[in-house]
Amino acid sequence: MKFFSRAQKLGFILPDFSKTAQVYEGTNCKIMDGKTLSTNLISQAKTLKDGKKVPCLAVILAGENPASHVYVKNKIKIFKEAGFDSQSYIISSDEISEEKIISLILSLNKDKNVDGILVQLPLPKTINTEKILNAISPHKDVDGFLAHSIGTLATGEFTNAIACTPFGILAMLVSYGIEISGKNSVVVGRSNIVGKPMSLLLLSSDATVTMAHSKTKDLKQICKNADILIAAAGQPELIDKSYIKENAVIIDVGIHRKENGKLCGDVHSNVKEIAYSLSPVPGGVGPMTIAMLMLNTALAAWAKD
Ligand SMILES: Nc1nc2c(c(=O)[nH]1)N[C@@H](CN(C=O)c1ccc(C(=O)N[C@@H](CCC(=O)O)C(=O)O)cc1)CN2
Repeated sequence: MKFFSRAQKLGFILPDFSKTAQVYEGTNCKIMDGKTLSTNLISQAKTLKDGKKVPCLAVILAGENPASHVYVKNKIKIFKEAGFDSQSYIISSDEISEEKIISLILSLNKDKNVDGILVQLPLPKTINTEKILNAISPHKDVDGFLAHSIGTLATGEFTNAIACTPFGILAMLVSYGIEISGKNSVVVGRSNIVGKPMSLLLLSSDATVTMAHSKTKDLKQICKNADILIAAAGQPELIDKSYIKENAVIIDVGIHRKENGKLCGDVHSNVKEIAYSLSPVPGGVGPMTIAMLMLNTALAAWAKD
């Protein structure tokens, strides 16, 4: 578990949920419950922080994207629950400029009380995201999106933050006792936030990794070969049971609001009929993303190696 060793040194442990997993009603498909695992990690943080510096996250939210406002509010709430500090910098659309965001980041880089800096994505289209992200000091990159952080993930050094969603997915696979080594894994989606770091993490866990994307030919056939399928395509319910192999492990990363107001992912609920396990939406990857942000902020504050 190289990917978790820095956290382990601080005293975090990944609980073993392999024997206690519930199944979806009327099926044999195990529920990979990200909500419960994230709550467990948050309460570990609460205990581990005793006698240490209170970790502090600075969040920059630029623009009016309603979902981003909800996610930032949730992050601040969870940090409060863990007894961590946070500061938020909300910039409205009419005040946004690259210069303004970069100058804020440069002052936060120098602020000794701030351990982690996060720029909520997506940024408005007028802003160069890479330019903004790469202004963050690598020591304060708690999202793991910097070119430097991705580079250390690619070389298998694990010295910097690992992108929160892939980090949370790997933690969930390990906690639920899913063997990764030697398994065929397929990652659908090649974003910098999920697809690319996810494939690097699976590779360093000795999986055989295939990356599929919008130009991939015969996606169904490729997905059918997956023992572990990570669906981060951004298309509601794209992956139904005709795309998966019997007893496959399915991780749904998508999040979409249906016309009836309900949330759904990239995976259709009928996969439960044949899958070994499924991480649901909501209650799977989403809560794990915030738990791993908290863990990365604890690492930035406490593991100065
Ligand atoms: N700077 C970042 N920006 C973005 C990230 C990120 O990791 N860092 N990821 C996503 C959004 N995101 C966190 O920022 C995020 C998305 C969803 C959830 C979540 O808990 N979802 C719930 C459902 C919530 C709802 O009711 O709408 C769930 O899946 O159960 C957490 C975090 C893009 N931007």
